[in-house]
Amino acid sequence: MNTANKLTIGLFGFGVVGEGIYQVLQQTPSLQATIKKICVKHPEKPRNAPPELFTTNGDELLNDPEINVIVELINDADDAYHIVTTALKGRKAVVSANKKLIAHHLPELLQLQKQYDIPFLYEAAVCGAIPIIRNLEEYYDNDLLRGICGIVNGSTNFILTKILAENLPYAKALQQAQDQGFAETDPTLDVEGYDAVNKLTILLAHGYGIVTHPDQLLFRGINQIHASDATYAAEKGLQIKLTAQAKKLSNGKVATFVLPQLVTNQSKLFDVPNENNGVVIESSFSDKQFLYGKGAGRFPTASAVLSDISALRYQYRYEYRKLKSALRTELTDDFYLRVFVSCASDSDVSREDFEWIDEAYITNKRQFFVGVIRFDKLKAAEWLRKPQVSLLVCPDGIIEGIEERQLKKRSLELAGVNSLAGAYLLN
Ligand SMILES: NC(=O)C1=CN([C@@H]2O[C@H](COP(=O)(O)OP(=O)(O)OC[C@H]3O[C@@H](n4cnc5c(N)ncnc54)[C@H](OP(=O)(O)O)[C@@H]3O)[C@@H](O)[C@H]2O)C=CC1
Ligand SMILES: N[C@@H](CC=O)C(=O)O
Repeated sequence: MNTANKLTIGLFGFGVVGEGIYQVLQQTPSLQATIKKICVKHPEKPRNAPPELFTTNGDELLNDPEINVIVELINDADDAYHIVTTALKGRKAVVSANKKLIAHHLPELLQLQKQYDIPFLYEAAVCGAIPIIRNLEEYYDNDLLRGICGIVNGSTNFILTKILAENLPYAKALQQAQDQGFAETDPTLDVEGYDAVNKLTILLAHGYGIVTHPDQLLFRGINQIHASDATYAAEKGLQIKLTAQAKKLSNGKVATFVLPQLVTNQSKLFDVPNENNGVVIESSFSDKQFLYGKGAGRFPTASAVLSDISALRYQYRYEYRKLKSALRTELTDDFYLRVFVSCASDSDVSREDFEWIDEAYITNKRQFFVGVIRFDKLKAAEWLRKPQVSLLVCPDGIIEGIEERQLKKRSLELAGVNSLAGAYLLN
């Protein structure tokens, strides 16, 4: 593959993003990139492009020796797997926005890039227009990255904004996210957290050299958040955001999850509305940096795709330096989380799973408490999957160790004082 002179593109998909990149390329003649053929699924659909460009036969693109770049922008991760792997094996550079495909097949995709010595770029797959992957690849190509905490799904952030700030009903907010092209074809991928955990999987590879599968990670979406949680948050002056987090603990291992979180106005994520995404990167010597921008939608996503296409002109490829180097680390479940839990009745949640409970109260419809739980217990908890149970991570919810608290409790007990008296208001 030689992309130094002219980029001849075979484009798969002409939906929200596919048509977006077609239009953007029309307006970027300086790039000298031409779309030779576009493969779609439904030939009968009207298209805003010359009919002779379209085909439903992907082989026309994959077997065309003149096409040196495949841009994969379809909404089917299984078909995308075939397209991307065939293209890489045919030594065509590939640009994709398909986070599900990438997160679910990362080891094989890494192997193919190496074996066929070919670039595979996917900046648009995480946080839309925000250049987060190249940032982690290039700027944080060292051991300084302490943590990533971000809103990485535009649809859920849009829905939360519409519900919490504008009082729109959930169904209407979701419909708007779909109408505006933010949501996945199957929007349960957004609202149940699958999309965010796919993106987190990709961030872990580029940020920490950790190759894992989304199934290994704890994630929830926004679908279990209860109206009364929103009331609680509003009373405390907090926002609710779906956050993807990865934090290097003092033992060098990484704590990670996707969960809805209570966010204070001290956090940069507090003021991230609608389909915008925001990522706070914490590093050893520079404290915190904040990346903000459109996380979904036609042109923001197309702009990230354009940037990848453009990078092929100078033979750019991901180096995955942390995967190769001594900087590689591993995940751990050996930490604690402070969480807010709400549920319909006492029996919904096993409170014995908690190390302690800081506050608890009850209304005639719902029970609430704030407590600290070991992460591995939370990950295994059946009760977390119950539809009537909602869990929000508290601000700064990751706790590395609780020895100090346990010691204090033990000494109070020895002195005959119940340290938790008053904490378990309901028990
Ligand atoms: N929308 C967004 O904001 C963002 C989307 N993405 C990702 O980008 C990708 C595309 O999303 P989006 O544009 O929203 O999706 P759309 O549903 O709008 O478009 C999907 C396109 O894929 C085509 N298609 C589906 N299956 C095939 C196939 N087997 N062969 C050829 N074409 C096929 C469809 O064809 P037809 O038109 O004939 O039906 C359609 O043109 C997805 O992976 C998505 O996750 C990433 C970041 C943001
Ligand atoms: N459905 C996704 C689209 C972009 O990745 C989202 O809402 O973030």
